[in-house]
Amino acid sequence: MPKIGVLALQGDVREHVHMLEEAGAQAIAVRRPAELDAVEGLVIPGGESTTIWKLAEIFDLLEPLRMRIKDGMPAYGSCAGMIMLADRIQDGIEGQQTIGGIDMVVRRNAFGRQVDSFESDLSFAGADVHAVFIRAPWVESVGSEVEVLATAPPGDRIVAVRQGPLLATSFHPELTGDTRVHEYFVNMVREL
Ligand SMILES: NC(=O)CC[C@H](N)C(=O)O
Repeated sequence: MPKIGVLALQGDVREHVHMLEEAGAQAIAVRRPAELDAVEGLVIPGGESTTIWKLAEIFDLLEPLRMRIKDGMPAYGSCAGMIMLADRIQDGIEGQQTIGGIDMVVRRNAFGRQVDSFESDLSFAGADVHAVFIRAPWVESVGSEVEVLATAPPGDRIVAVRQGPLLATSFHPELTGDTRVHEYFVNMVREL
């Protein structure tokens, strides 16, 4: 059973732990570098990317996270987690840093304010899924190594991408009871 961490600094950690277990993984909350060392893959949950970034610095996790990603650890970022995996961001707060890894530009809060949160049916890597967006980012542009896995209205915005062992979605599959996105990620970890 693959051992997969959920970065547990802030955000909907418990929901991801539950979905990973449903998808056939052993799930572990990661708050310290030693816990990060012990996992084969990592989920970065939704929440608030500015807070996750600041807490990652305070907990001395930002550099270890960058090193693991550079070494090829599979990671899946949802919403704020997508922002954390982006090499470049737009509409971040001053000085906001990411872990990086995916060659893309992600625009924070792109779909609008909290009241503009919405749900949409879309196709994710060939599967029909119901996607929940909460103050979600979208992907403005991707590099040539990045595969687009899903787009959403308005305007067919890019909302799911994969670059090698890294996966990111603007939406929150952990809130739907549909485990297929987590299964997709668990399979990515198994393949490595
Ligand atoms: N649901 C979410 O993760 C929202 C992301 C949040 N708007 C951010 O910038 O981090």
